[in-house]
Amino acid sequence: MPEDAAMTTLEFANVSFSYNPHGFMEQLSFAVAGGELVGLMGPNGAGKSTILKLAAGLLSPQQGEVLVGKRAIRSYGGNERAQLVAYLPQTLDTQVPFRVAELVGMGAYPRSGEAALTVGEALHLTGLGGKATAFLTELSGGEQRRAYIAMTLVQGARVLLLDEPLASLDIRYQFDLYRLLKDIARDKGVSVCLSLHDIGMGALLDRLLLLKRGRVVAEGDPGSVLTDEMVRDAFDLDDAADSYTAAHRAVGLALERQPR
Ligand SMILES: Nc1ncnc2c1ncn2[C@@H]1O[C@H](COP(=O)(O)OP(=O)(O)OP(=O)(O)O)[C@@H](O)[C@H]1O
Repeated sequence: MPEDAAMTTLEFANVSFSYNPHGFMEQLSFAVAGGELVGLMGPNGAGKSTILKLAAGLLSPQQGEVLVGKRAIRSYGGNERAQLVAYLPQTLDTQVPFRVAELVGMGAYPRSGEAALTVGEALHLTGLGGKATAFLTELSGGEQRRAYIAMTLVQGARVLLLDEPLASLDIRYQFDLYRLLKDIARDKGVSVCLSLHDIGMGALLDRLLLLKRGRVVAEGDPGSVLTDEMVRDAFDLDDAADSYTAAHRAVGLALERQPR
């Protein structure tokens, strides 16, 4: 674990947040330690992106505090915050007039010390080595997402917040990304918090928060969260969906057992 392990802890302390007077998120508390891969799951509109935006300091809680390294995320200056926290939004700007390597290199702007990854390494790890000089607009949707993931990795932040990073990636790159994030968490002690819909991938993570209408309805290791009953309840499904849930869970577990 690196010396600055404390800087990698993301903590929500009794966070309440609402977009309007009707209330949404009440007294949410959880933490992501350095080295951990924590997934946010739940139906559309459950609050996954909202949590990630609060964690990134893009939204401010009405009550409670979001802490990184034991300090309120809002108390850090812009550059300092960018060195601590990297955020990949769900919707990406894919119409920017940059070549892939230029975009990925922009991730390094806020960095002070040595990089977690160089641009070349990040391109290689995301399978974009051959696309470095292509324009972003010339890439497929999955490749564009991988380019943004590479940019996020180059930032070298202590906390990675990734909003549906697996969306539009084919199964090979989904699994590659999972292994890459796992390695970064383990080797560099980075905290990773990501939202996702894939039950198979969720089954691979260290811990899950299952959300529904702004509330955490289950939290813990994937085996205890992704039960037929929990999934049915969170997504308002009937038991006809159990075999679908079980099949996806099994895919995740089978992937985990694959030799590297
Ligand atoms: N800027 C906004 N203003 C008002 N309401 C918003 C805003 N952004 C999100 N919401 C509402 O907050 C709730 C949570 O949205 P959020 O984007 O966090 O959900 P999510 O779990 O990430 O969903 P999805 O799986 O569809 O990405 C939804 O009901 C949404 O309509």
